[in-house]
Amino acid sequence: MALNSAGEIPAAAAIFHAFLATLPVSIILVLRLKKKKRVPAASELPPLPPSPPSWPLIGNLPEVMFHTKPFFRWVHDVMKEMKTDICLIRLPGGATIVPVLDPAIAREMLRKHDASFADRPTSLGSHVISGGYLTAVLGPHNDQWRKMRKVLTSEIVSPARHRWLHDKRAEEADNLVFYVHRHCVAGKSVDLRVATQHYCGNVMRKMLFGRRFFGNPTSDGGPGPTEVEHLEAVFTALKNLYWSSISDYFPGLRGWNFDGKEKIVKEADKAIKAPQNPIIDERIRQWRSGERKEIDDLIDVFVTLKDDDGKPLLTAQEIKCQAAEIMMAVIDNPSNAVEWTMAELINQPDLMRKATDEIDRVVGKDSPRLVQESDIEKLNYVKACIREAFRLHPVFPFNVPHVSTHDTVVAGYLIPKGSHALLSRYGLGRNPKVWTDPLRFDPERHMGGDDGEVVLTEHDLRFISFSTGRRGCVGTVLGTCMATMLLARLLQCFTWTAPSGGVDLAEAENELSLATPLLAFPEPRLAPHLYPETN
Ligand code: HEM
Repeated sequence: MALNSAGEIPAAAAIFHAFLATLPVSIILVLRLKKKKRVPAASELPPLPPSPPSWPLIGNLPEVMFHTKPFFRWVHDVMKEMKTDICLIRLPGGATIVPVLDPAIAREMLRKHDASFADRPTSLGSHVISGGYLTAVLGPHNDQWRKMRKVLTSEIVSPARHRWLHDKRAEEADNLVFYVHRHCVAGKSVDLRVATQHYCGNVMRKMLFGRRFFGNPTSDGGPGPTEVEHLEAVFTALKNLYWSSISDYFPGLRGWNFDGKEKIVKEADKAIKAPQNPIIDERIRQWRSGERKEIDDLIDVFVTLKDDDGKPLLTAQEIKCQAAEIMMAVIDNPSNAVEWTMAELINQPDLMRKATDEIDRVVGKDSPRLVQESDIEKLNYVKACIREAFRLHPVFPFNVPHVSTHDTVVAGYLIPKGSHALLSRYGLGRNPKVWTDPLRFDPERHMGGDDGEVVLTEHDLRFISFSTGRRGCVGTVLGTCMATMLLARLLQCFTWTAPSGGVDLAEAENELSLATPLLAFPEPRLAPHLYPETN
């Protein structure tokens, strides 16, 4: 059977032949066919992807929700047993999830059939955080998403805006060094999970709200209770975005908080927005009253955008939800990648030395300065380390889900309309058909491209960093910059040792972070005058 270029199943050719062959009844046929497209017989359709055995009506819900293993571990085990890189998991109400472990199949979905897979699922978590889908990451593929994505690309992460915000990021890079240096002075170990997550949170708060903290920092420049609560809420919201509540499988149950998840999600949403929203309300008031005249941060940018009639382009609710979503988009990936990279490098001092040698070479060993954003282009080994962390230790097992808007044929299989395509970050990055010795942390595998420059993007989807296509990440430059500066400053400014000689690289059972946060002792590597004295 011929398929059209979009991989959809055409009915028109078959209808035309039927019409010619049965001329005497053609008038009746025409009338019928006008009303109804011919539905191909089941035998004509490509097969569905292989599925694990499932239950009538509820599909694999028991395995997905109540298995002793977390969902992603169960899925990967099942696919290994079935020896397949694509499968179809059935859920109640005819819903289907299609996990993918093969880059070629992933590219078919997000490059060849990008338009067919541009939608997002609805869920309790995504609905609450996005204020009913007002935002760019979580919203379905519609005009509201187009509007918000355009605002982000043209006003928030554009190259000009990125340059404009440089000094705010640079201050935070200095604050990071100050914070770690305080630990050296006090002879204390650093919790690198706290350091990396709060660096990312501080950078984004500074760029959005013009301040790194909503409350008061600790005496060493670390996060105070308000910031700790803020970031905990960000991670709780991220972990509960999709398929966390029973109401994600039975939407009719939403509003009843049967399994307690609704309360968790709403509290996380409140804790993210509680310190943010009053600042946004106050800014709107200041701009309306004419009290504020200078654009100083990204909230000012959001508030002052105008539509074609000169009216505010964004409502207060749109700004509030988009600001919360940005906090969620920015912190998890770079902080997790750098914590894992530090753990791997502490265990492999040769690799650590290669990275610090590169930084010294690029900055100039005797030159009295800290590594800067302008050095990033040349820090190829440092970037290769981060790429390797994205490949081997992604922050979440799956990419943000994409929903198919048509029946589409991928890898010879029929992916039914409405399926949730789940590209496995875990499975792509560890696929032995793509990567030799996939469990070994080896930055070298990313070196030696055509022009020698290493980038963090991976459009071929051999692993997922920023993904690709029309729903791909808009923050590649900012994300690269934050992750590279974070790692480069930690490596340039300090020598690191683990408390018991080596780091236990065990993964958490329910997620992909290190099972326990990475603790390490820093010692200064540079001349004393290079360490900031205040923050
Ligand atoms: C190292 C840092 C980052 C990584 C690894 C990362 C990764 C990703 C990934 C994997 C997606 C999902 C793409 C898909 O659905 O196929 C995504 C989406 C997105 N990211 Fe990022 N991101 C990072 C930083 C940022 C930053 C700094 C921003 C800036 C505000 C941002 C904004 C977004 C947005 C708006 C989307 C959704 C795009 C859409 O659905 O149309 N991200 N990101």
